[in-house]
This record gives sequence, C-alpha cells and structure tokens, in this order.
Amino acid sequence: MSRVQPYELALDPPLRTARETMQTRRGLLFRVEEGPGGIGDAAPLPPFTESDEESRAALERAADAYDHRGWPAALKVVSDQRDGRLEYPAARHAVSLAMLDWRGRTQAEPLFEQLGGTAGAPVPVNATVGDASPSETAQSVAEARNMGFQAVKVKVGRGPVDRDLERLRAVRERVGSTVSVRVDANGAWSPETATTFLRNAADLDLAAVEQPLPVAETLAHADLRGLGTPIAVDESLAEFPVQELLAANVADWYVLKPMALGGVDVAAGAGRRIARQGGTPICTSIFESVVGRTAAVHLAAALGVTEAAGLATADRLVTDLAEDPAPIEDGVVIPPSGPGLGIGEVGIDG
Ligand SMILES: O=C(O)CCC(=O)c1ccccc1C(=O)O
Ligand SMILES: [Mg+2]
Repeated sequence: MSRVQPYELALDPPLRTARETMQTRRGLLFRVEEGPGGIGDAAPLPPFTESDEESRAALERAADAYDHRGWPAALKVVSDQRDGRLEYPAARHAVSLAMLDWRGRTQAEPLFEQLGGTAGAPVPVNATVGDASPSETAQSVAEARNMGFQAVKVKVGRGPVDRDLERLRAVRERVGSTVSVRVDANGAWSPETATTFLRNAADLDLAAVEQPLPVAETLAHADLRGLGTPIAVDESLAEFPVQELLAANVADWYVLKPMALGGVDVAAGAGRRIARQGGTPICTSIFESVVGRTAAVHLAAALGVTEAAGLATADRLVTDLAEDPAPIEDGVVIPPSGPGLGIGEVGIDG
C-alpha cells in the first residue's frame, strides 16, 4: 500500500529573493509500506515545477497505480510529458525517490551508489543569504564564514543594480577574499541591466551569477558570458532540455534541482551530460523536507560536484519531518551511508 501525506514547513527567517518572500514550503510525501518501505518527497514550486494541486492529483493517481499494478505503473503516471518537458516533475521526483529508497533498502545500497557514485565523499556547500540591506548582507555572509562555510550565495535583483553592487562591496569589505561569493538574480534582469551589473562587478571576484535573465531570454545568457563572471542557469533547466542549453552554450554553470528536473535519477543523467560537455554542474535543494534535501545530498555526492552545492537549506526550516541524517558541518555535508536515503523514522509532525 502507498500513501500521500501533505506537509507544511515554516522558514525563519523568511527568504527574500528577487521574485518573492518565501515564508512556508508545502510538500507531499509519497510512502510505500511493502518490505522495508520507501519514501519520496514532492515539494512543488512554480515556475520550477507544477503547482501543489497538480502535484497532489498526480501523486494520488500514482498511489492508486502503485497499489494495483506496482512500481512501473506508478512511475508511468508521473512521467507524462508535454513539449518534451515533464508535466509533474515534483511528483515524479517523489515516486522515483520512493522507488530508489525502497530498492536501496531492499539491496542494502545507499542512494549515492544507486546513482552511480562510488564514495560518499564530503560535498562542499554554500550558505544562502537573502535580500537585505548592505550591512545586514555583509553581516550574514560574515556569520556564514564564521560557521565554516567557504562559499555563500547572495540573492540579488530585488532592488536596483546599484544597491546590489553596494551590498556586494559591503560583503567584500567585511570578509575580503576569505569566502567564495556567488549571486542569484532569479531572472530579474533585462540583458541591459545584467550587462551593467556584470561590468561593474568585475572587481568583486564573484564565482558566478545565477539566472540573471528570465527564462524567456534563456538564449541571451550566452551573450553575458565573457564579461568577467561565470554565468549559471537555473530556472532555464525547468523549461529547456539540458542538451539544448548545452548546444547553445548558454552558460558556464548549470544548476541541478532534482525537484525541478523530475527526480535524482534524471538529475544524475543531466549532471553527467553537462560535465562531459565541459559545463559545471551544481546541485541545490529548494527548502523541501529532509527527505528531498537528503536525496539532493546523495545526488551531489554521486556526481562528485566540485563547486559548492546549495544544500544548506535546512537551517531556515523551523521544524522538519525527521532527524537530519546529513547535517552540515564546517561547510560540508556527507551523505548517509545506510541503505537507500538513510533517513530514520519520518513523522509528519516532525
Ligand atoms: O542554491 C541555494 O543556495 C539554495 C537554493 C535556492 O537558492 C533556491 C531555493 C528555492 C527556490 C529557488 C532557489 C534558487 O536557486 O533559485
Ligand atoms: Mg537559483
């Protein structure tokens, strides 16, 4: 038997991005009871994924298919495509993860091994710093550095470019070059604004600028390369097949959100393709529960990513659904070595 269980987690402090102020995250656990059991997480977040309602409906259909016809039928239900893109990536993430967790538990194999990794090597992670005043931004970056993070990601694009540049100068004045700094505009800029930012940011030694342009301007990211700061795409991967982005040379870095790509299996394939073609894959979580986040940790370890992963999303969650089997220490995270996901008892009330 399988079950679909909704959850809701509060973020404290809320995360201010160019697009929104994220205060809570809703998601759905997909659980099966057979044998050792298995668990998966769907945490829909448009425009990265389908909506809550679509995800829930797809998961209910998948649960019914699983109960009557097993794993292949359940997976098929959440694998519908339109224009070459998955219609329910978050739901497919949940079902495929529950299947991998169940299989890993059955075969006593950790998820990172199922994904083709050989060692549960430590993964460097970045702290995530939201939009705030220049002094508050610098303070948050200094705190992250003092906690052992060697990389931070600062959200930009909420206010004018001059303010963002002022924030980043305040960061450099405060922490010098002791920490790697990347920024994420979440698609807030026009090509002109992005160019202005990049020309003025050349001396800030930013590791990358993530999704400067909206998804509709995806191909124009190629023109932003070579202005002194590596370009990363994120939201674009939810809309365009990764091979198209690679063929168009749109970016230096590619952000893999397994929740947006339809599962850790899909994301592992995309990550290997990106690396083969000379791109840099980055793994991130999106404030989903410990179930989804731990899956992303396994993915990052399996791919052996070298750039810091955006997996430090647990600290902001006021409560979670289980004890964290992969807490961040000194800026790195190590995937659990137990079977499957390696998560213990999961309860909806935390
Ligand atoms: O990458 C990180 O540091 C954390 C993840 C993150 O920023 C994020 C979280 C939720 C939704 C979108 C994003 C994003 O990278 O744009
Ligand atoms: Mg991003």
